[in-house]
Amino acid sequence: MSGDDDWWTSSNEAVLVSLVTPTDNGVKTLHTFHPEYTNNIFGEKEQIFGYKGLRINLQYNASDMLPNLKVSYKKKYQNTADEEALGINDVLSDFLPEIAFQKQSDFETRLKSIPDNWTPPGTLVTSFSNKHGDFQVYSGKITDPAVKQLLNRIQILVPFFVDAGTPIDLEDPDADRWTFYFLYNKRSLPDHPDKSSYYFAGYSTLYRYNTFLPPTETESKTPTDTPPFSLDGDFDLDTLPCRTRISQFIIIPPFQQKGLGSRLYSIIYQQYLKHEPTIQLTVEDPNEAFDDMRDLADLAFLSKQPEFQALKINTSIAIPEEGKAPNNIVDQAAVEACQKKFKIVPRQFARVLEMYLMSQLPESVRPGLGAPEEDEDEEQDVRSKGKGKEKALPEPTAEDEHTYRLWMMLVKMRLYVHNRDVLGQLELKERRDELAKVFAGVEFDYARLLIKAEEQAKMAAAGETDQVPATPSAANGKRKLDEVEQAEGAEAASSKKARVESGSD
Ligand SMILES: CC(=O)SCCNC(=O)CCNC(=O)[C@H](O)C(C)(C)COP(=O)(O)OP(=O)(O)OC[C@H]1O[C@@H](n2cnc3c(N)ncnc32)[C@H](O)[C@@H]1OP(=O)(O)O
Repeated sequence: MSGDDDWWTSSNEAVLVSLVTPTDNGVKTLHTFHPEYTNNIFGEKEQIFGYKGLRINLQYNASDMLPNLKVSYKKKYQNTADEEALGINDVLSDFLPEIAFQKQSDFETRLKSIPDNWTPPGTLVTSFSNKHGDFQVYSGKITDPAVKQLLNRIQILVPFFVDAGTPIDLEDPDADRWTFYFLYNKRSLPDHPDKSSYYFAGYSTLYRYNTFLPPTETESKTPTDTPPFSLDGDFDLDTLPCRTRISQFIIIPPFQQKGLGSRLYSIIYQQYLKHEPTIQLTVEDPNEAFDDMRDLADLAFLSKQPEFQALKINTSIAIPEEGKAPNNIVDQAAVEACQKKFKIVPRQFARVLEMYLMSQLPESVRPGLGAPEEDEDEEQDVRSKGKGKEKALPEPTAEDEHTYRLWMMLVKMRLYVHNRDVLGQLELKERRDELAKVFAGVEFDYARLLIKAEEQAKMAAAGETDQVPATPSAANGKRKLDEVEQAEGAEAASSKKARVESGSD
């Protein structure tokens, strides 16, 4: 390694992605942004050796995402026997199609030849509008050459925006198991209102896993429900029961924070709710931003469904002094039927149900955003839930406290099962303390999410989005989320969730 640090450049800063559109005399830049990660491309330290004043400008034609790479620098390191300046084009050629390396003038000529009636590849799934404009979602498979071409152009966005994300091998013989959804912003051309241009805004990739379903008693009586299986090669694998997994999901920065991720997720979810072979929609390694988006979208959808609304805490259950907690706090058969119907994986379904049931708790005991107590346990005074609230709350009745304790037991039982391997190794007292901490973190997180749900409902009511989330009562404590983050550190809220419930589904 050279001792001269001046020859090192942060790859995250050097790379600049530009979305451009053709003009009469070249191209006009619409948006620019830096990648969040470049470690999968330039190495763990995200540093490039050998240049001063390095700029790696990856231009994309905003509609068909034709890429063009422009690398410039003020000075390049004189290679020695020990050290060489990084070959940037070489490195990026593993992530970009060959066409990205053409001359700028050829790129501009090519853009001029794109017909003005160009439309995105794939099949139009749906259109929607919000205060940020008009949008369309298209879907397609790798067998469509236009879809494959688009993917080849944009796959570098995966290592750029998904931590440890790697592009899909489009040449894999199983690549037809992937389905792709593309989100486009549709804008009328100022001089030709009858014509539109399309701007790429994001995409998601989904993989189909076939899954074996043992026939239930009823199903085995109706063999026509099961697709006929033959070994003669005519069998259509697409008709077999499957789990469909959202693998990659990206909204590019100029389109983030506009409700579009939530909307795209909801559209995809609705597609698979209707897709008969899919028995479950799962998610591969979601990050916290995706988790929040999904929790809120699932909550908004499920809390409008009568079967889901019918799931209630059975307040007639007595809480035993000792021994096992009751396992019928919510009707388990109804929970399973609902979870199956809505094709949501059990853990995610349970989380959303717990969140919903929390929003339905009597106001006097509904948790707020007070910092979780270290030594919270089942015996705590539930009125302390009111800390951090602006308004005085009614005194909880014995019934209110009983309902809260049942809800807490429901959550704790799931958390215990989820964390059994770790908790099972602890002494009883330690185990109870640890479970109480985990529970407090989850409760806090639900309170945070319910406040966000309420904020989204307000946005919907104010016409800021055309999506109308259901409005389960928000958690008590109307402190704004940003105040909480300032008070407790931005990571406080989210780290709790990470500690509790890792794993993907
Ligand atoms: C399975 C996986 O791939 S995991 C990896 C997920 N992908 C990434 O992390 C890549 C980089 N990031 C992204 O692509 C995006 O930021 C995503 C997918 C995480 C989120 O997409 P976005 O379009 O920004 O989400 P959306 O706008 O719906 O919600 C984000 C925020 O905007 C707010 N928002 C703003 N306007 C609106 C609106 N009109 N309607 C609803 N929410 C809105 C939401 O409340 C939310 O608030 P928060 O930041 O306080 O939680």
